[in-house]
Amino acid sequence: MGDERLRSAARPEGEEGLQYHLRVKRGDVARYVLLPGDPERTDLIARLWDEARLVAHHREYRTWTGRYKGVPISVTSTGIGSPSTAIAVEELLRVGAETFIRVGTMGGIRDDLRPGTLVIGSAAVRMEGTSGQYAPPGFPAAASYDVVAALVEAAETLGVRYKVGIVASTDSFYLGQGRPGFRGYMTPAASDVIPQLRSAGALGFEMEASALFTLSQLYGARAGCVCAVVANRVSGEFVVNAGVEDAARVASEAVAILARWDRERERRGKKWFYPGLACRRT
Ligand SMILES: O=P(O)(O)O[C@H]1O[C@H](CO)[C@@H](O)[C@H]1O
Ligand SMILES: O=c1cc[nH]c(=O)[nH]1
Repeated sequence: MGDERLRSAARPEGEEGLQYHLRVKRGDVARYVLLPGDPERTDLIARLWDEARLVAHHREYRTWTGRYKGVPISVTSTGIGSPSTAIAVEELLRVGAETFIRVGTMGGIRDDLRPGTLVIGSAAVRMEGTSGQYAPPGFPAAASYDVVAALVEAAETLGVRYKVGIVASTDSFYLGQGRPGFRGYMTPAASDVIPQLRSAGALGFEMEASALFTLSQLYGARAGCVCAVVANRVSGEFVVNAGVEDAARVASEAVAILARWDRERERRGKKWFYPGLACRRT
């Protein structure tokens, strides 16, 4: 994109609709897009597919597009946090993405969430500021039920340990998730956040799902997330990358399952997925 003059400040796109941050244009990405936070994880994910090509890499946004089990699929890293995730979702939607699955890591706050377990998010607590710049306070950051179902089916098919439930998306990794800051700096709110969310039954913390779910609901896109529990805030364990490859496999498999359901739904002229649609082969 170099130092070119863009069409307008309100809609910063380059030639052929090249998106300002992601540097992708129509034709570069598939309808189904996986969204890890870590750019390096896009390479791990792309290696699981039948074919993949690196499409773009600018700032924290690294994008591969390929095919998995015959289904066109893409992966774009979002970077850490909801602000950069919202930019990724906005720009991916503009170039034809329709379904998003976050492939993340998270910190569990329940005794039974050992490192390596996967969490499939059904909804997210909006503890970040980005979604508040899009929707009113009570608006639900809810995953799409068919994406959740496809992730559960994928986890069962792959025989991995998983739980389904609510994740809490924070703006800060330290204080926001009840960790002491530099020199042990703490606040009453930070001391209270883990007990409060444990009482509410949330499964743990990460930093992007609620922005992804809020924007997807607003824009009529579909979204889900599968996060590898790398830390347990009750036991104090932290196992770097525990379950990340499982999460990547489950998300890729879920796209193949969802694509199959989508084809069957379209064949029958149905707008909404229902379990029976996936069973009978009439
Ligand atoms: O591993 P990723 O996908 O980045 O997800 C988690 O890891 C980061 C914090 O370590 C945050 O982005 C959090 O959401
Ligand atoms: O504890 C954790 C681990 C990964 N990501 C988070 O946001 N928190």
